[in-house]
Amino acid sequence: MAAVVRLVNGSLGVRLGRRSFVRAVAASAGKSLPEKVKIVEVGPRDGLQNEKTIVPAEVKICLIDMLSEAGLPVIEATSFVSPKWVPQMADQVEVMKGISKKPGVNYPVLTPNLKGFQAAVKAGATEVAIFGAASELFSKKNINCSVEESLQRFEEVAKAAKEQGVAVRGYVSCVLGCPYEGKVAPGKVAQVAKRLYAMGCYEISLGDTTGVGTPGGMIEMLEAVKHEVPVEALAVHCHDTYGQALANILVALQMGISVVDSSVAGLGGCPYAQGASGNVATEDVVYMLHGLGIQTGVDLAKLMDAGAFICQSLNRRTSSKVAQAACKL
Ligand SMILES: CC(C)(COP(=O)([O-])OP(=O)([O-])OC[C@H]1O[C@@H](n2cnc3c(N)ncnc32)[C@H](O)[C@@H]1OP(=O)([O-])[O-])[C@@H](O)C(=O)NCCC(=O)NCCSC(=O)C[C@@](C)(O)CC(=O)[O-]
Repeated sequence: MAAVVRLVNGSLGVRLGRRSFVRAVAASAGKSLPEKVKIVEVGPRDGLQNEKTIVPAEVKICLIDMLSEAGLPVIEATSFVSPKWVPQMADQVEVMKGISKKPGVNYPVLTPNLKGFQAAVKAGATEVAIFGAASELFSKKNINCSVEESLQRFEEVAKAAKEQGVAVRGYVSCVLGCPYEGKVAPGKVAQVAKRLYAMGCYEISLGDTTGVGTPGGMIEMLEAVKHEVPVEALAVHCHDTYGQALANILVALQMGISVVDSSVAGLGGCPYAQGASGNVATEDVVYMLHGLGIQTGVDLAKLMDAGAFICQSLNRRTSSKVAQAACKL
């Protein structure tokens, strides 16, 4: 039903529906928002890699299947990293073989080197993620090599992936700060992102690994990265340690980003970033996006069931504010 409405700049507009109305008002204030956002669910990997007790493979498989049923288009399933470094991901082959792959859903996995890539492909992966950092010390702690050495390893993975028709996503960690080095220069983030894009990553996810970033820092960093990589190929990956994640995501959307990583129930953290809390909760991101009239394809009720399932399995409270509020209603 169309209706004439007054926009915040005083002009009149035609309302075609609530979704377009909300986005039109935002645009009239100079803050355009995307019509659709792709959510990359990282809970089964980023979330569970940091658990103290080993989560059984069947629980991970059930979680991933519930997430695909909830409409998530991309679910990062596991990592092909050293089991000595991250024991929680040692069941990666069992997980990959156990999930019911839903047509149209991507199930990327983390691969730090060729060894991980080959094992991932053998287990049926059709998309991998290589993960670099904008901080030397974090790179050393996380993958035991310098940033430059990591990029050389990633070149090998990207080349093999191209030959075998496997899609590659890239990560840059510590884009808004490092637990070991503190402030990270936006220019350094832009240079690492540029290298990952040049080697063939179709998308670069910019990780605020410890959740220290603020919207001001996000704007400054994205301005620098957008000069080197097209905004359509960028994603944001926000942890919520300082409660800034939704605000950071909102400014990123206003700057043209339309891919957001998040973790069901706000699970997670990086084992090599002490003190960092989980990713922003997928439930909270979906609630905010739907409130802005932005489509995600995600069924919030089913997503909350998946969150309740994993929290019950881990015997912990959800970190999602939306799920907490819904339980009280
Ligand atoms: C990268 C390595 C392997 C280097 O580790 P290394 O010790 O330097 O590797 P190496 O080449 O010397 O090999 C040592 C051993 O590991 C084995 N190995 C070597 N490669 C593999 C592999 N792919 N899979 C399985 N095993 C492997 C290799 O075979 C050997 O076995 P051994 O002879 O001792 O029995 C190690 O540092 C590692 O596995 N690190 C894992 C780091 C990790 O998973 N971190 C968490 C994910 S990153 C993250 O959470 C951030 C992100 C992405 O979410 C974004 C954000 O929030 O910022």
